[in-house]
Amino acid sequence: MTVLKYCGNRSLQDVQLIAKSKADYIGFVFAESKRKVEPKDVKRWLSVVQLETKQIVGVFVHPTVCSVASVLEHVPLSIIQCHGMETVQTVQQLKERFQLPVWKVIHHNLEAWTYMRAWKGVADGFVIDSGRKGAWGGTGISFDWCNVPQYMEEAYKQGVPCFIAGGITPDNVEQLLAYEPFGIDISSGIEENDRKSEKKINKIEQKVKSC
Ligand SMILES: O=C(O)c1ccccc1N[C@@H]1O[C@H](COP(=O)(O)O)[C@@H](O)[C@H]1O
Repeated sequence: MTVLKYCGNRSLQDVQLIAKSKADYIGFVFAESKRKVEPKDVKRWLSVVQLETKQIVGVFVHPTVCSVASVLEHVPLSIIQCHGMETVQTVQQLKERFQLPVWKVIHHNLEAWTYMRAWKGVADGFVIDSGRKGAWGGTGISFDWCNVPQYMEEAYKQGVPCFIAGGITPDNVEQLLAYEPFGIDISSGIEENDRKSEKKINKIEQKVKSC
């Protein structure tokens, strides 16, 4: 069954909704974005919400050891997601320092799946997102999903999970599911007026969790 990550949560209400959803992962953005959150706020929300088995993903763009450490002081991340142009060396440093899995985001282009090979043995997972000039993620833009099987195959060879992100909505998720992604990662597609929407989440889950 396809694994689900809901990202870009930015209020207690968002966190409460995701807690009762079927998501496997809950994501918080600690990079410049309208969805950027403060670690202290996340700590406060998590102190009153039970996430049960959901794992917490911290999204960073070009993180340093210091920037990740300042988040970990407050938030018990399970996974670090690197959504920028991080080097293999930086990711290795983060893994050594924090002993946490690191997922590397690859922005889709026709050669991107070959670039995944450079991360073999380093990335503990991949997120393939569509790139857009001026924004690292959360763009609401999808890429041509006929490329999904190539990404899945390379991640499978490396023995790591691979999520598809970018512009996934309740209306198009079925088209993506036809390409059998391991996981999907959604931020803007489950929002209405800048808040996570229960209606949209339910629609997504009717389709994703029935496959
Ligand atoms: O969600 C954001 O605002 C964001 C900002 C900076 C880096 C990553 C961000 N989120 C990631 O973007 C994709 C999903 O985007 P969308 O569904 O198209 O809105 C996902 O990987 C999020 O983790």
